[in-house]
Amino acid sequence: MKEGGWRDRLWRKAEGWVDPFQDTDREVLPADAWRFILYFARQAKGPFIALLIVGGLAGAVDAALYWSIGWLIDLLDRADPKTLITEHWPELAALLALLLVVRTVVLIASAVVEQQVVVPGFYSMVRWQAFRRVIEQPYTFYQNDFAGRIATKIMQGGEAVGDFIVNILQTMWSFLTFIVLAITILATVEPWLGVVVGVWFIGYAAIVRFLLPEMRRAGRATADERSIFNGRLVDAFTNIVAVKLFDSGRREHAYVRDGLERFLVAVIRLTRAITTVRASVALLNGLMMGSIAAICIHKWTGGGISTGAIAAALGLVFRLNQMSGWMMFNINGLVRNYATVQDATRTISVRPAIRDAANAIVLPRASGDIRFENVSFHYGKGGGVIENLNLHVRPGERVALIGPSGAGKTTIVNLALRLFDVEKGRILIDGHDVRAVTQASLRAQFGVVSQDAMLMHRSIRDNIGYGRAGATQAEIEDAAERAAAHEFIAGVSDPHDRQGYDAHVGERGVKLSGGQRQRVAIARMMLKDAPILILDEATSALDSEVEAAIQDNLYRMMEGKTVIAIAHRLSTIAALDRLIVIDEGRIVEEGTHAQLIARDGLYAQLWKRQSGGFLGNRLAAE
Ligand SMILES: Nc1ncnc2c1ncn2[C@@H]1O[C@H](COP(=O)(O)OP(=O)(O)OP(=O)(O)O)[C@@H](O)[C@H]1O
Repeated sequence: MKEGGWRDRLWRKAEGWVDPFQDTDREVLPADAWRFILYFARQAKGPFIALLIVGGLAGAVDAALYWSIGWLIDLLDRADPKTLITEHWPELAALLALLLVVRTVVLIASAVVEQQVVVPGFYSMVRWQAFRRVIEQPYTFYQNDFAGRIATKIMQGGEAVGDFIVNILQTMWSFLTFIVLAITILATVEPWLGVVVGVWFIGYAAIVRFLLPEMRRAGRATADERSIFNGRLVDAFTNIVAVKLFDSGRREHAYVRDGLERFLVAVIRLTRAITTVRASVALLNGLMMGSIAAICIHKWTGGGISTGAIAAALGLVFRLNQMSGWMMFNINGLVRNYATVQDATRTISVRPAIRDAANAIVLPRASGDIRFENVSFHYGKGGGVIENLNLHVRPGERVALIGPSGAGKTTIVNLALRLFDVEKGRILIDGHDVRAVTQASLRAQFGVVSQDAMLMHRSIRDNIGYGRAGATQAEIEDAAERAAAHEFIAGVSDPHDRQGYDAHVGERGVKLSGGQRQRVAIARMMLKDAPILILDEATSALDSEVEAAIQDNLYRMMEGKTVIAIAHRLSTIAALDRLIVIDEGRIVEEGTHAQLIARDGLYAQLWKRQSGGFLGNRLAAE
């Protein structure tokens, strides 16, 4: 198709009806599923009103077609073939127009609104608005959930809202219109026919009311078991090395088999429920069609009904029979979509526990003064982790946090970054409470290399460039060189034959070695050039030679900056201005390396236990 041609313009017109990237300034999306659906429906009123009109028309056209079959048969029965056209051409032309024009236009309009407007634009609009809220959620939100599950909620949520509305406005609405018209037409032909369809409708509603819920419940149980089973498969495949190394007895088979057996029980319950519903609908429809046929024939023998009316009546009920089968699954789909939306809102429509204060200021580039005042934090538990911590790191000071595993070192820096909010006390950066400044401007002050290198499954260039928006290739390469990464990057390639800086690093950087990951993370931090540096085991995976190569650049980079370094390998931090020894969330010792050695406390013990690297030996000798 020619770009810019009339057909292309028509497609674009429909596809542009809903802007996928429109948004409102509502901070938290509605938590109630109905309100959530209505909230989005209101943002696309035009297409949904069109769908409502088209849906009603579709049902009416359907009923009119069956009615016209009856009319046509009666006409042909009565008319003289020689004069049929001349005498009845207006009615015949109208029938032709109904078949050719009205029906076609209605069906095309319905397809266009559903496929060209709702599926691309509307689904995406819901997903986009959901994503923009969810990404604002604090770190804890992500720690308490699975990344894949959150992503699924956003994907499914968008689809379920769209499908729910389309289902009601188009399918259900046209079905209802058809039934009402069918009952009206049949009742005018013969009241008993209307009564039979009326009774059938009550029976159908009873199946929906009494048998469908079990199908729903069984469907939900199946979905739960399916995701448990799926989770077991994913767990095994994600940890394939552990499985290969430890599972010589094929315990994994038993674990997966158990999941599959539970899934099977749920599936059988669901399929029984489905078969029961199908059987009931089949029986009900059989009774209805049989009764209609019997009444028609009975009336015909008495001369009370024309052949055409019988054809119309049978046509209508056969169509009803056909519709009602899949309508049952449609109703089920409707309930399922509603439940999916409900489920998605539990993830999407949550007020973030950490938000910018209404009057939050934008922190300008900090001098790097960090002050913890009586800070306590226990990850929401009764006690432990950080207890009444007081700590002042001056601008340009380079401090190290040292202490046993689990002492709370990472927690301390995460609190300064406001990844968590303190439970008591406060943390000040350049005199500003971290809760009084915007999160973005707060975190802009920090260059962080954390224990987990946090690489994304993108190119190495993108990963380093993540440090500063708009960084040039030369700046990226310079940062990589300073992080002693440039050389190894040149040799990296990925399965799609992308080389060097273009190579993708695998999920969370799995295709790089631990030390390579760290160097990319250090390059990213160097590029960011923030006034406060956090180095949490930043060089723990590097061999001494590479570490020494980077160390000089790191020290150069630290000049004029505030640094908080965490390392178990004491040789890497012994030369810093102040060493702070943390144990059970409290400061137990602080001072320079020499002071702490002289003090002969916890630090001196730790130091003695470690052989000491080149830096440590040099310092110890001083
Ligand atoms: N998200 C969390 N929820 C609950 N408890 C946590 C969480 N993260 C850490 N903890 C607990 O807080 C304590 C301090 O952890 P933290 O990671 O700060 O220690 P650390 O001194 O950095 O340890 P390491 O040297 O091993 O990295 C530990 O007991 C840990 O189990």
